[in-house]
Amino acid sequence: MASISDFAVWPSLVGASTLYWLILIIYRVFFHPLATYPGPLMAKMTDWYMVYMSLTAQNTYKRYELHMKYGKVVRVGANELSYSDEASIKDIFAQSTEPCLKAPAFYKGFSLTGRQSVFSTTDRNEHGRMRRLLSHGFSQQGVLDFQPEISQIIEQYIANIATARQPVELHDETHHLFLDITSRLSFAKSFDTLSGRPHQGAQDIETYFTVCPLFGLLPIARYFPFGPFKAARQAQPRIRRSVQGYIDEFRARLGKGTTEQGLLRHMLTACDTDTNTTLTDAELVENSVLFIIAGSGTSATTVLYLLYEVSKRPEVLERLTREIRDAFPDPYVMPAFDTATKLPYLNCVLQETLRLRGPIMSCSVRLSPGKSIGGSFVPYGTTVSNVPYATARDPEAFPDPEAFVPERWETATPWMRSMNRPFSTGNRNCIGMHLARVQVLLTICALYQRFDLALDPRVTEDMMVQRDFGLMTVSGKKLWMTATPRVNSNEAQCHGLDKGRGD
Ligand code: HEM
Repeated sequence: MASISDFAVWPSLVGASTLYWLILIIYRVFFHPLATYPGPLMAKMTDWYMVYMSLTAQNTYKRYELHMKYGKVVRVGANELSYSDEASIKDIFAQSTEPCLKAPAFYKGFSLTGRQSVFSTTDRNEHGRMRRLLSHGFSQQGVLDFQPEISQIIEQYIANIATARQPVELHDETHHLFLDITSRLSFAKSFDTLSGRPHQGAQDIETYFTVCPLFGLLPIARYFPFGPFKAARQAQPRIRRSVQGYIDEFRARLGKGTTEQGLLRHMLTACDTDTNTTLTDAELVENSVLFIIAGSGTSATTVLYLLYEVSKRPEVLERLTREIRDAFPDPYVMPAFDTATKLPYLNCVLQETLRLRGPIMSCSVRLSPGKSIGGSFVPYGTTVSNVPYATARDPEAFPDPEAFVPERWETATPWMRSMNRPFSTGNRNCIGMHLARVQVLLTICALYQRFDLALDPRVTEDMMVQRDFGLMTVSGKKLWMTATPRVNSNEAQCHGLDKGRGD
């Protein structure tokens, strides 16, 4: 039988915990070192405010809204500051003896093998070693070695579009293009999704990386026996096995003297002279899979938004098409990067697309080592970030910031360039930037060189809103366009350009 003291214990527990939370909230709101920074009351009281925004795909949009309301520095969590000014970009992201490092909790979940990739490692020395080992493959010259491989896959994409029923759906087709390119470069074996056949490896990678950040924040989620968690756990060993298989196969081909180019070749032959080390097999697996995640959706999203924004503006479409067709007049000859990269208007259009519709304009959070950020001392361990989505919409740097105006880049100032950071800044910026430029520019040039492109009326602005889960993708997952070939398919066949799947 329950005693009187049993009944007395619960009210005491509830009372004690209410008192604890009350004191904690009063401390956070009034006495915390960040108490004087402006921000919503809920965010000052609890980190769950921003967690809720992330889970409901509003993190980036909410931060932008808060910066417009409260100014350049906002307290967005009990122990977190968000910035949208220029000075803090340097303080948070630039090389420094007191760097703001990535927080380990979030990134641990990305690991497939127990080791980390260049993206997920939070250790400064380890990151430096991996960047050095990867740098040659990702250099401008290294990437140009892969141009023939990239062009060949773009030819298949173009042929698919030329032979597809019109209007053609470009969202999936463009994702397939970049999945095939990055798998070809990272694994020395294309997923060949442009053939129309689903690929188990591609599906497994998507399944795992959709939920893995949660595994870092909440390690027990790895063992949840249901839904996406179970699917991710099952996908993990399959990814490891298949990628190790690609590595072993390519190593054998290298031994026989293959001349095949790609990132895997560079990774297998790279040696870091500072540490006298090479990449281990686990590191090869981690990095080559990471390149699929980092390189395919980002490039596809960029191409899709460029096509969309340009199609809505006849004068931009006309000027861009003319520039590309003047540079590449023979529709039977695949555009070359050395010419594409010098086309001034194309570069403006790409810059403006990345400013307004960049795929990673969400923020990457860091930890303050206890130093001055944006002109004020920020205590050790405070989470800090600078929101690219907000700096790229600063109305002083970019008048009429929501308007798509490629011409603004014709007179770009250093300030505009530092406020627009689609590839981030500092030593953790995008290592794949040159590769992204090569594959995106070649695709855009090939599309406008070969087709007259027009937006299908069923594509709405709502479908093109960016879905904000870190990677900011096309929410409607469809982009229909009418692509009218400038050469008919019989002629193309004669010139060997019509090697696609067809419909
Ligand atoms: C238009 C295309 C792309 C955009 C806009 C983009 C943007 C970015 C951004 C903003 C970051 C920093 C992320 C952070 O701080 O958390 C990043 C990092 C990274 N990106 Fe890209 N990226 C693109 C294409 C690529 C490609 C094609 C690859 C390789 C195949 C790649 C590989 C990486 C890697 C490995 C990192 C981590 C670098 C490090 O931490 O040292 N990216 N990218």
